[in-house]
Amino acid sequence: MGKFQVLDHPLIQHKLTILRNKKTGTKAFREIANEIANLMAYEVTRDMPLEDITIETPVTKTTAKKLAGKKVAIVPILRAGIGMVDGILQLIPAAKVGHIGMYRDEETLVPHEYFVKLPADIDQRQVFVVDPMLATGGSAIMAIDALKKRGATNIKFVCLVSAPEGIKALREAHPDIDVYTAALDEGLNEDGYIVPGLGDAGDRLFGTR
Ligand SMILES: O=P(O)(O)OC[C@H]1O[C@H](OP(=O)(O)OP(=O)(O)O)[C@H](O)[C@@H]1O
Ligand SMILES: O=c1cc[nH]c(=O)[nH]1
Ligand SMILES: [Mg+2]
Repeated sequence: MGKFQVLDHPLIQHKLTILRNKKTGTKAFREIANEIANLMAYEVTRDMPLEDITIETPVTKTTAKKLAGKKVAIVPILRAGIGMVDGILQLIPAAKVGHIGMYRDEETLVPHEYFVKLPADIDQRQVFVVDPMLATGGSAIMAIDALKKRGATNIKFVCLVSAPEGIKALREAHPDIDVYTAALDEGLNEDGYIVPGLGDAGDRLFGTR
């Protein structure tokens, strides 16, 4: 079974409160979503492999650690996932970025895939799937299905706010992947929104409502 971790560092909790506040406008929402993603990236990359290299400091020759060059792909679920990409790229600037387009039918809550464009060697990369919201889990499950169908084997899912229903569904559908969230909320309302949540992440990021 993959890991499940709530990354509730005080800085993350503080910034998430700003995102949740309905008075926070588009500019601040965008900046802070990326700041939280940046802080989460620090933790979700904790098990990246290292190797020894020999270097010379100004004082002596020594053995030191270097990232083992494992290739990374960041895969946002469109649209809202885009709001986390830059924050992660700040820490892993050489990562490739794939995109999976997914929208949730507002009546049925069933996700629909409309776009998939991934790095050609996705099967050899450590993949971080990012989406601010995990509600019913349908979108994340379908995005990970799409990745596995194309050969990805090493996948972690990273979100800002999740509902228990979505966590359960995702872990049942894909027990092999690690799941990281900044907050585990109470549940879903009758419209499928996370409670207390932060509203529609895509609309708040892009100012479309
Ligand atoms: O867990 P689920 O029940 O599937 O819901 C979560 C999905 O809903 C939102 O996307 P949305 O469909 O609103 O698309 P958008 O990002 O284009 O706004 C969100 O960004 C997730 O992708
Ligand atoms: O609360 C929710 C649920 C799904 N998608 C969102 O953007 N917000
Ligand atoms: Mg949306």
